[in-house]
Amino acid sequence: SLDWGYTDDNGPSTWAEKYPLAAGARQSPVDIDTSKATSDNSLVDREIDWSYPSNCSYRIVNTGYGWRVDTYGDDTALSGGPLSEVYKLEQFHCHWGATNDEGSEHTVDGKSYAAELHLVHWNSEKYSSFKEAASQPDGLAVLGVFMEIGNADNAELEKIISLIPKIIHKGQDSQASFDLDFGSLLPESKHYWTYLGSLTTPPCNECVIWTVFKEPITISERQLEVFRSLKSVGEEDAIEPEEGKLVKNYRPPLPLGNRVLRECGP
Ligand SMILES: NS(=O)(=O)c1ccc(C(=O)O)c(S(=O)(=O)NCCc2ccccc2)c1
Ligand SMILES: [Zn+2]
Repeated sequence: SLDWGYTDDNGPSTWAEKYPLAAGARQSPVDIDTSKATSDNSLVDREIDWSYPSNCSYRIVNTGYGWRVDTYGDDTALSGGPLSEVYKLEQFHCHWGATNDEGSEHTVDGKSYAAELHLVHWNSEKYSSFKEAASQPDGLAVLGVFMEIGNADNAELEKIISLIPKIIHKGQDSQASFDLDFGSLLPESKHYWTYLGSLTTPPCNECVIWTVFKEPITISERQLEVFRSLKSVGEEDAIEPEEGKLVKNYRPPLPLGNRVLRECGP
């Protein structure tokens, strides 16, 4: 079985036993209390800027706690906003809940969204590897995009979702080269909140500069159901068909404490 996960016996409230960083003062996610957000002039003229390839080869893998697309981010770049260096895209993944009224990791004035997309980047200007960057306070930059239920399928996400039936069990992966328009996985508005936080999964390193967009993108109920069909156990684990389904994989918010929450955008 997994040494950590999202069930009652291995979920977020138990993580600190094996992963002491999870009990730190710079943890993620947090509730975004919009009344605490300061609109900081140092951000206003530094728009978040990204460039992602339109066609690239990807690997989607079932990590046991969700799906993850590894991007081999050679010609990717994220800069501006709260970032002082250029970061490269390493991977992206998603968090969701068992029902549509929960699932995001960050919340806004206590409101949860149905899911949250994370694009994980690392500071390749300052550090020589993702692993090294993940041990530094400014090592990673994660973009968080809220997802709400809409009537239509999300066409870009559909390219990923169509591969999920091939990775139902933990450890399975699928190589695919598809042209993914990352731009459409991000909202139109660049309005965002930013704060210093951590990985939201063990080992919960406090190495992330978080940027959470205010405007959600949409995903259909059917597409979200496909996420929930993933299993947290391997093919060899003989369990009942309904058992081991990854119906939720989000960490609830941790206290912001005395961290600054900055807001930027129109
Ligand atoms: N929600 S989050 O953005 O914080 C996040 C979630 C999952 C993962 C992951 O390991 O797949 C990651 S990761 O790709 O950054 N890996 C973190 C664990 C790790 C640290 C150092 C080296 C390898 C893996 C991040
Ligand atoms: Zn995540």
